[in-house]
Amino acid sequence: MATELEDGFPAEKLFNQGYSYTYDDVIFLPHYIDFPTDAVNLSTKLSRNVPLSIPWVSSPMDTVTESYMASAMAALGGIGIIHSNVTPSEQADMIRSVKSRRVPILSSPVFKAPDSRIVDEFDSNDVPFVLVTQSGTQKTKLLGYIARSDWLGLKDKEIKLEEIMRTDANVCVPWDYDLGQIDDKLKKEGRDFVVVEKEGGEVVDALTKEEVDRVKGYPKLGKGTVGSDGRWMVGAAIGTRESDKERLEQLVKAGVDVIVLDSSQGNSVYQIEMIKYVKRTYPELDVIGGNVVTMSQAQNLIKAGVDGLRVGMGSGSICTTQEVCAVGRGQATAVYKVSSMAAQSGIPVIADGGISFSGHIVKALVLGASTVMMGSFLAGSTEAPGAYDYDEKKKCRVKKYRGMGSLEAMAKGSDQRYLGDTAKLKIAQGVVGAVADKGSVLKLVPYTMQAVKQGFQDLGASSLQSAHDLLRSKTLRLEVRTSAAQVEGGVHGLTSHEKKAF
Ligand SMILES: NC(=O)C1=CN([C@@H]2O[C@H](COP(=O)(O)OP(=O)(O)OC[C@H]3O[C@@H](n4cnc5c(N)ncnc54)[C@H](O)[C@@H]3O)[C@@H](O)[C@H]2O)C=CC1
Ligand SMILES: O=c1[nH]c(=O)c2[nH+]cn([C@@H]3O[C@H](COP(=O)(O)O)[C@@H](O)[C@H]3O)c2[nH]1
Ligand SMILES: [K+]
Repeated sequence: MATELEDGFPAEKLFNQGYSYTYDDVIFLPHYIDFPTDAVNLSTKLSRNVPLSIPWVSSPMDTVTESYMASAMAALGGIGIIHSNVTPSEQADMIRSVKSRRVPILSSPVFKAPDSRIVDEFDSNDVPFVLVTQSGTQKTKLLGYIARSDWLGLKDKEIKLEEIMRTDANVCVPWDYDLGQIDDKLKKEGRDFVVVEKEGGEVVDALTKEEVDRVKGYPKLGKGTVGSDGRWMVGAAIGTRESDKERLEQLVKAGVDVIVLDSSQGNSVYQIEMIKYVKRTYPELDVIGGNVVTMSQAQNLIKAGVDGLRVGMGSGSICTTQEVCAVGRGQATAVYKVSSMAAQSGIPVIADGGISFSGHIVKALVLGASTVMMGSFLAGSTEAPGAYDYDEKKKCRVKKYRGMGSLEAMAKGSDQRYLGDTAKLKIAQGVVGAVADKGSVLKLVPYTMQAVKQGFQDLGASSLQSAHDLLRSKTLRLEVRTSAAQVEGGVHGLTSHEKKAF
C-alpha cells in the first residue's frame, strides 16, 4: 500500500492550528480493510484497573444513571456511574441494588407485612402481585405472595394477608441466576414470576415472565462487567467537599468499584486534595478525575494520582457552560489533546458529552479516548430514571433530561452539595428538557456498537489500540469539513425521509 502519498492531515497537524473542533467539524479519510466487521474488538479500560468489553459509560446524572441503568450497562459489558444528587445512603443503596442482581430487570414490587391488609395496591393494572415479608419491606425474607387474580376473586377484602397469602418457597431463586436459568424455571414450573433472593434471604426483586421474555428478545448478552467480588461492577460520582469523604465511605462499604470526581473544572485545589485523599484512604479503589479539556489540566490530575480522566467542558447537550462562563473547548480537540498527553502515562480517557450518534463515538475513540460517556443518548431509554410523557407536538414518548448544573437539579441536591456554602447566588450552567423514547439500552447499545465496528473497519483499525497507533503514526488522516461538506454528509435534498438506523 502506498502511504507516502500526501493526502489529508495527520491529527497532530490538524489539532494544532488554533481552532477548537467539534466531532462534526472533522471527518476521517478511509484507510484499508483487511478484516471482517466482527473481527473488530472494542474491549477497553475505563480506568487503570477497570476493564470493560465495550467502551460504553452512562453519565452520573439524575435523569440517566441509577441502579436500573447501571445494571443494564454492566450486563452489556460497559459500566454505569451512579449520580450523587441523593443522600449518601440512597446512593449506597443504588450500588447495593446493582451488586445484588445478575439480570438487567428492575421491577420494584409492592411489599406488605403479614398482618397488614391490601388497600389500593391492586387498583393499578401494573401490579400483578404483592409480596409479603416479615418487615413489609424487601429487607427480610419472603413469607408469601398474593396474586392479583386471587385478590380479585376474594369476597372479604379486609382480611389480613397472612391468612390468604400463598406460601411457596420454590418461587425464589438465588441472586446470581442468569436470564437463561430464570427462563428455564419459569417455563418448567409454568410460573408467571420468580422472586430473586440474596444470600441471607433478603428479597432483591421479583421478575415476571413478561419482563424476562422482553429481555430475551434483545441481542444475546455476554458475560457482562463482573468485578473481583463476582458481582457486576458499578461506579459512583462524588464531589470534592469535606462531606464527600463520608459519602465515599458509605459507597465503599456498599462495594463501589470506581469513583468519579464530578466537576466541570477538575483542575482545582479541591479536586487534587480529594484525589490524594481517596488514593491514601482506599489505595485499591480507582479514582477518575475531571472534567478536563487541556493537557496541563490533565497533567496536574495525573500527578495527583488519578487512574482515569473525564474529558469535556461545555460539550454536553444540556450544557450552557461555554455560554455562561466563556470557558471550554470543542470536544474533538479536547479529546485528542488530553488523550495524547494521558497516553504517555497509560491513563485511560473518557470522552464525555456531545455524542448524538455512532459516528461521534467512532471519532471520540479513534481520537484517543478509551471510552465514551453519554447522557442524552441514554436518557430516553427504558432503563433511565423517570416515567415517559407523551409529546403532543412531536407525536412521540419522551423522558425528562436535565443538566446537573440546571437550577432544578441544583435545587434538589442543594442540601448535600451546597450545605454550608457562603456563596448562595446560584447560576445555572445547564438546562431542563426532554428526549425521545429510545427503547431499551439492551437493544440500542449492541446495534450502536455494530455501527461503531463498521466505522473501525473502514479505518482499518481492528481494536482501540490499533486505531490509536494508526492515528499517532500519522497513517490515519483527517480533514476539517466546511459547513457545506457537513450538509452534504447528512441527508439532503429530500422532501421527506424517515431515519431508522436499525
Ligand atoms: N462537563 C461539563 O461541561 C459540565 C458539567 N457540569 C455538571 O454539573 C455538576 C456541577 O458541576 P460543578 O458546578 O462544576 O461542581 P463542583 O462541585 O466542582 O463545583 C461547584 C462549586 O463548588 C466549589 N467547590 C468544590 N469543592 C469545594 C471545596 N472543597 N471547598 C470550597 N468550594 C468548593 C467549586 O469551586 C465551584 O465553585 C456536575 O455534575 C458536573 O458534571 C456542570 C457544568 C459543566
Ligand atoms: O455544562 C453543563 N451543565 C450541566 O448542567 C451539566 N450536566 C451534565 N453535564 C455534562 O454533560 C454530559 C452529558 O452530555 P450529553 O447529554 O451530550 O451526553 C455529562 O456527562 C456532563 O459532563 C453538564 N454540563
Ligand atoms: K453545549
